[in-house]
Parts: sequence; C-alpha cells; structure tokens
Amino acid sequence: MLELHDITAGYDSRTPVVRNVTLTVAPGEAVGLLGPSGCGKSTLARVTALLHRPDSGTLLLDGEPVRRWRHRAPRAHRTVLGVVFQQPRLAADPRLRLTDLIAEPLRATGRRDEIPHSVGELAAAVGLTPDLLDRRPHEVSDGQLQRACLARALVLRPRWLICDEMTAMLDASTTAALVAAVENYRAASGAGLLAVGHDQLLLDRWCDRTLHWDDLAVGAKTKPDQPTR
Ligand SMILES: Nc1ncnc2c1ncn2[C@@H]1O[C@H](COP(=O)(O)OP(=O)(O)OP(=O)(O)O)[C@@H](O)[C@H]1O
Repeated sequence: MLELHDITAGYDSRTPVVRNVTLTVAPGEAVGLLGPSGCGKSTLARVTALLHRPDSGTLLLDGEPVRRWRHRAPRAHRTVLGVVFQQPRLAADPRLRLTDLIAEPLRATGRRDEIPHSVGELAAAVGLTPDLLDRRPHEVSDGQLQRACLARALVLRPRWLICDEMTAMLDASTTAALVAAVENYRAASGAGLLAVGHDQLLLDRWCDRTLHWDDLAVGAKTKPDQPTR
C-alpha cells in the first residue's frame, strides 16, 4: 500500500500549498488525481516521490514509514518508486545518450550487468528504435525523450509509479503509446500508479478511480480519498 496521511507541504511553512491531504493507492491499483493548475498536485507528487519533505503528515510505503527525503532517502525506498514528470527536458541530463539515460538508475545502484538486457527490452516496450538510443536529448523530440524518461522510471521495476502530468505536452498518439506502456508494465508487475493530471477524460479512462483535489484538501477531511465514480 502507498499511503499518504494528513500531508501538509509547501515552500513556506506559514502558507503550505498542500494541506492535510490523505490518499491511498493499493497494490496494482491506478489512482488518478485531478486538480486545477497551481493547486499543489506536483508538490504532492514530489512528496510521494521522496523529492520534497512534507512539513507534517505520514507517508507509508508498504507499511513502512518514510522518515527521510531527497538525497537522505534510503535506497530501499527510492528504488520502489518510479517517477515521470511533465517536462522531459528538465528531467533528463542533456549530456547523456538515451541509452545511458535509461540505464542511469541501474548504474547508480550497481546493477551494470543488467544494462544491456533491460535497456533493450524497455526501449522496445516504450517504442524507441535502436537508432534513437544513440542520440542525445537535443537530437530527439519531446515525445521520444519522454519515452526514454518512462523507460528510466521502469528500469528498476518499481512497485509504485508516479506520473505527474506525464502526457500533458504530448500528442494523442504518443499519449496513447505511453499510457499503454505503463499499463503493460503494471499488468506484468502488479505495480500501483498515482497519475496526476488535469485531463479528466484521460484519467477516467486510464485509472480505476479518479480523485479531485478539492475533495482531498483541508475542509474535506471528513471524506478523504473519495472516488468520483
Ligand atoms: N519551488 C517552489 N518554490 C516556491 N513556490 C513553489 C515552488 N514550486 C511550486 N510553487 C508554488 O506552489 C503552488 C503549487 O504548485 P504545484 O506545482 O504543486 O501545482 P500544480 O497543481 O502541480 O500545478 P500545475 O498543474 O500547473 O503543474 C503554486 O502556487 C506554485 O507557484
């Protein structure tokens, strides 16, 4: 279970952007989180991805409380989470060829021997042809780079995936391909998904249930984690 309990977070503790949010994702479940621009969805996604320490509240990963975030987060926690952001150009080292970008987490965790097999398999799964793997980010399209970022997020076979507006800047066919790649991975692995976005149609089609930000935030604590359908 991925559990967020009463999370408050932001950039100034006097005016938090996330207030008392509670939500859970069960193993294998896909949960969508909808909300207007600037409401705090990405901040909550970053808390969940261990990239932003909350001011208060509890994050439990498979029952284990998270006590450290960012570079202090233990490897055992970091490796069970895969994250894809909205803007691949901000999330990718421009110096790396796509093959090295995808392999980055394997290198960082001392699993170099898995690189040839895993990178080839994942490149095919996300629809990247071998010629693209030799290119650097400035030599590929946003959609191709996002495919590589998704492959990187999956390379350690995470139990939990966080997709923060993963397809917001992509066309319909690339969106469909990336969602299909996530769903194929989830079907094979049983991973749970938190998909953050503002496209209700997409989230309703993609996810088992979709939560509205306004139902999670302060004042809605009497009915936390209520689905829209
Ligand atoms: N690094 C930061 N420092 C200070 N304020 C920030 C920072 N990042 C975000 N904010 C502010 O926090 C609020 C929530 O931002 P956040 O990115 O979480 O919203 P969002 O719901 O994901 O928006 P969008 O859908 O537009 O991406 C906004 O008012 C934003 O200006």
